Amino acid sequence: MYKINEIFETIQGEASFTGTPSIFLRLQGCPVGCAWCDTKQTWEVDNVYKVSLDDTVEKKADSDHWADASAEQIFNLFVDRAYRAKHVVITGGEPCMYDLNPVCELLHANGYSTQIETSGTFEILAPAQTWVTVSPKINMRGGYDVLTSAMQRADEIKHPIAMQKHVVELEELFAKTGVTPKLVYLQPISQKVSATKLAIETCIEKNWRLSVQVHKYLGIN
Ligand SMILES: C[S@@+](CC[C@H](N)C(=O)[O-])C[C@H]1O[C@@H](n2cnc3c(N)ncnc32)[C@H](O)[C@@H]1O
Ligand SMILES: Nc1nc2[nH]cc(C(=O)O)c2c(=O)[nH]1
Ligand code: SF4
Ligand SMILES: [Mg+2]
Repeated sequence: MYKINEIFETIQGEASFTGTPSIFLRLQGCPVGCAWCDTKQTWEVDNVYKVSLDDTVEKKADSDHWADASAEQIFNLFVDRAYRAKHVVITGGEPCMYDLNPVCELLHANGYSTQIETSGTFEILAPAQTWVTVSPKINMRGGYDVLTSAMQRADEIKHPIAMQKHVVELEELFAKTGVTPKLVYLQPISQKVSATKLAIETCIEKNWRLSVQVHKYLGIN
């Protein structure tokens, strides 16, 4: 069973798949504790907030309510709701706290592509075709071994930054793991003007890419 915080259809607002019609599957639970996290409502799994699956899809506002669902229930919900997007983004919370093989395999068998958004602090349990976006949480919870294998598995790296030290940290991580990622995105933290300026300048200098959270500029989910 997966613990679901919300399910909604929108466009992917971050990194390579920006602009792609997507179904978002947001899973409940994350022990990492990033100070600037924009989904703090997903951190705790409190049984008091357990609701039915229908009550947790397409929320009007962020909340820490969640529902249990199997891979089959998730897929059936996509069909029942007549979602048209064929790309599924599994985020959270930290989705890699769960074995994502069953849900991804079922979705692939039914013509969907899948993508995971992960902090790299848990082992990635997902099929080879799944696109993996690693947003490495450096010096946070999770072992260094796990982070290294996540970096190796990553199809893209997406790093939230606000200060020069965040850039230094990322380059140190590349050196330590010996991984030179194919695609590196810098994502300004919380749309701050100074963070955006730093990200633009650094991307030009290093030939990396900029990921602004398009959905936030548009005021959509
Ligand atoms: C909310 S996290 C959920 C998935 C996973 N726990 C992770 O950290 O990758 C999704 C993405 O949003 C990024 N993010 C979270 N809060 C942010 C903020 N305030 N500004 C910019 N990016 C943020 C994360 O680094 C990650 O790339
Ligand atoms: N539109 C949209 N794109 C996103 N890309 C990553 C998101 C996330 O919260 O993980 C996100 C999100 O919440 N909405
Ligand atoms: S790892 Fe992801 S969900 Fe967890 S606190 Fe950090 S940004 Fe938020
Ligand atoms: Mg988000």
